[in-house]
Amino acid sequence: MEQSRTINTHKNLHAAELMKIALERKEGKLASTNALQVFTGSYTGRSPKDKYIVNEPSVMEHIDWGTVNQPITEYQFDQIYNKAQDYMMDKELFIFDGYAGADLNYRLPIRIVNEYAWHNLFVHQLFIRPTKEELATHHAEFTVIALPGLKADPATDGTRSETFICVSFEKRLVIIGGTEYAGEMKKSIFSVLNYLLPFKNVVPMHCSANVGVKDDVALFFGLSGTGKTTLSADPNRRLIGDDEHGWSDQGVFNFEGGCYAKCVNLSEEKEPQIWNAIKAGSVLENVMLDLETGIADYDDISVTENTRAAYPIESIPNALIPGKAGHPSVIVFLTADAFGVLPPISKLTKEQAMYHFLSGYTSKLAGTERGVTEPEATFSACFGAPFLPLHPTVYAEMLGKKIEEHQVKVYLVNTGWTGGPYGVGKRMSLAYTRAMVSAALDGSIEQSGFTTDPIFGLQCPVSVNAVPSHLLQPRNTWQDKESYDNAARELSDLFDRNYRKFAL
Ligand SMILES: Nc1ncnc2c1ncn2[C@@H]1O[C@H](COP(=O)(O)OP(=O)(O)O)[C@@H](O)[C@H]1O
Ligand SMILES: C=C(OP(=O)(O)O)C(=O)O
Ligand SMILES: [Mn+2]
Repeated sequence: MEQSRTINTHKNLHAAELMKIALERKEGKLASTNALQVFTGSYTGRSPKDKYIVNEPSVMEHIDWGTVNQPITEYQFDQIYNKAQDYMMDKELFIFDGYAGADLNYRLPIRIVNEYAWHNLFVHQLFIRPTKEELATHHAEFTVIALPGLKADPATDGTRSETFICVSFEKRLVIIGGTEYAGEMKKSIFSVLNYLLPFKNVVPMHCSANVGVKDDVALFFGLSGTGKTTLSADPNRRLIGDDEHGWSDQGVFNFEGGCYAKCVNLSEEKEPQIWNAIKAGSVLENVMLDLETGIADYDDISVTENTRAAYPIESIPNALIPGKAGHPSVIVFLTADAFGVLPPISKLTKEQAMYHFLSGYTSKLAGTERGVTEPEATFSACFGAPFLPLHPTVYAEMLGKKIEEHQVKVYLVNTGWTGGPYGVGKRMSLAYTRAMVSAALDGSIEQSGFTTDPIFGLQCPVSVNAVPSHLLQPRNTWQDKESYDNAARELSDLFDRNYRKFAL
């Protein structure tokens, strides 16, 4: 393909060069921090319904086919691949070669081919950048081709819409078209690793990770917006990674070389590490800037609530590089409960940990219509169902064994609502959540007495340093106790109903 092309292909440019080209091509604008501001058009988030896996003989029996993993035929994939090759013929392309996986034993050499310079800057910052020596011998084992301008034709390509994220494990290729949302590229490699690594006895996990001064490793699982990125950026601990990790017999390792933080309401005071990480070379997705000063207005969510900043992990002070550490001693499951009924922190037994891992509960907020206060419960197995090609129980069993083997303590932390449901109560203060997480990580929480929540059976601490005790039991924070009981029972029923699909 490359021989027949006459157009320039840029390989492995530095961040500064990519910034310059993106600006020249008017793909984005420079913010006051020298970050690159870009807009992604109509797709401001991932498009899980447009994801396909090729139904190839070698993967067929392993994949958990269903709504998450939708099959396409080899013929359909080849047709899209041919279209992609034609489309690329007269395009200037940008190539990044690097790795996914900080552990040399398990890392996947990857190549990302981009139509946009800013996408290439994004992947350069998000994946693991090779050294000069590594680049010289780099040989990609998986390739992602991201062509936002290439649209599928549902009538002939068999896709649901113009947008597609197609993975072929046999061709070791992902083709993305019809979307500009950069998160799609990082999450497609995550899905690939979620398929490949269990065969190598590594548990792939949708979690952030950090490590304390005593080499104590903590993992934070949670769906989008529950606080993985925010809570793992902790000045007292070294960041391993903010989103995707593997757990092998040697310990945990980051899949990525950068972070992808939500920017909504970002403030220097509450999240100083993330605030300061946004500088030259960072990509600001769908963040509004003041027209004259170029200063980012993180409170402006006129484009989307899912505004994002991408930056290399080096931009977080004291990050652990390479992102590889020992076995975790504490695991935190994060949930943003908009019912406002789950305790802000509780201790889980081994059985409860498995139950909550498979349940993967969080809430989506009820639309954007005014006056709508009904939260919507979302259950996403392993806190990451959209990224799991295998059946959730495969991951759960692997994790369960590791939790047992390493005697890991597991806590459930509700970073969501308190004092009532969404619309009535308010979101738990970040400072209190941080204090509760700290108490779990330093073990001081175990000094407290615990009471058992009558509806969820969770063990709630009676006191946590620097947190008002009445907040620790959500029923105390609701004015109307009957409403609390009803809401808690409703959520508990939803949990039970969802879990039935895992009951043998
Ligand atoms: N108590 C809290 N705990 C964690 N995050 C909170 C809390 N209150 C508000 N937030 C906000 O919620 C968002 C969490 O997003 P993020 O950390 O990016 O989630 P994830 O990485 O899991 O997708 C951030 O914008 C953060 O400022
Ligand atoms: C990038 C994403 O991950 P998260 O929201 O978990 O940070 C995403 O879901 O698109
Ligand atoms: Mn995140």
